Amino acid sequence: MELDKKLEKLASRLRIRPIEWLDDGRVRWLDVRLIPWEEVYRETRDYRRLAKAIRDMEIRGAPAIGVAAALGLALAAFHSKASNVGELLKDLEEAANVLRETRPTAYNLFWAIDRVLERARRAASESSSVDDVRNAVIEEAKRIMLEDIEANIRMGEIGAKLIQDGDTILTHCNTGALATAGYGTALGVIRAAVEEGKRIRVIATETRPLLQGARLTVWELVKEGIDVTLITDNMVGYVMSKGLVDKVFVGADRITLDGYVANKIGTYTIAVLANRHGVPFYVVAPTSTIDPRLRGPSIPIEERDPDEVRTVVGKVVITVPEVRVLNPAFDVTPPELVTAIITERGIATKPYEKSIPRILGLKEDDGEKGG
Ligand SMILES: CSC[C@H]1O[C@H](OP(=O)(O)O)[C@H](O)[C@@H]1O
Repeated sequence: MELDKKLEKLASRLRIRPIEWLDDGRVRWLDVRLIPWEEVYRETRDYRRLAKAIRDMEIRGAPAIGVAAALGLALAAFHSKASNVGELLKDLEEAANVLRETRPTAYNLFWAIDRVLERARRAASESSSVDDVRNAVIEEAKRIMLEDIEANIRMGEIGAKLIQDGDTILTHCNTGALATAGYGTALGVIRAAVEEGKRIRVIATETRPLLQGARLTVWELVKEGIDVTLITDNMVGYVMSKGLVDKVFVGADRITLDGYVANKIGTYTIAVLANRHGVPFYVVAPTSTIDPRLRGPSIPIEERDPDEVRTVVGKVVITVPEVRVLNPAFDVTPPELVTAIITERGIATKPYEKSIPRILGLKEDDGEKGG
């Protein structure tokens, strides 16, 4: 099958497949909560278990959770006992509602669910066969996975041109193979620059509270022999004041039509410091991260379990239970602090309210007024 052959060919370029569809109706994923201590793969036939994996961040990273949501709908279709197309569509809507409830910020999740449901409805309008609709859903979910890998590789090619030989790049959180269907967004740009022979150094922030930088980015870069220095999140100002950072490359969870960028908590701080020190600040994200209905800073920000802040790698550090804790998983960087946004369809630059709709192929007044 064409799609499977393309997936196989692309997968050969990846050092790791963090999530996979198995043709007997299973999804297999790497539980990244256990990296770097263990590499444990899990699998399920039940979309509810996959929803739990997204909510508990066994699978995390905006593109990865979009792919996981699509594969969750593929599981619902594969295992549905529907006797007609109407029942199958109902089963898919029920699964979509469960998957939508997992995490509120990454737009990729909602984009992927809407795209698979749209394909199911189109298939249902063309055929009354349950198997035809079932197969269309599975194929669309696999295509979303394939396209994510292709987009990562394309963003790498485009973004690597912004990196000079000898640069030191600061990056935040994890935006590599462990945050996507494989290869990475910001880390994909770094990979591509290294593959082109550029000698670069990376400064990775640890990224509290869940340490995606220390645990995942360092693990990925060390595996590939890419020079990486780990710093704590509160050292960003220091390294920039010492002139140790040439450029910043980060990922995104949701980008609005006018260039507001939701990303891992701490990104806004890095953007302000980069602006203060004249360091270019680049965002790398596939167009599946762009919310075409939203303008302005009012992006839904996930508030996670306070225990993630009260503990460090499971060790309680706040023993007084009545201490209040804030745990926003993301913050929003305004467009004026973003040097450029690298997507698989090209680079968006200011004014974003013009360049982003152009990248999406929209007319400039297509988006709904955001908050
Ligand atoms: C290419 S990953 C994009 C984005 O997702 C991560 O969030 P989380 O680890 O909470 O899923 C982080 O914000 C990355 O920059």
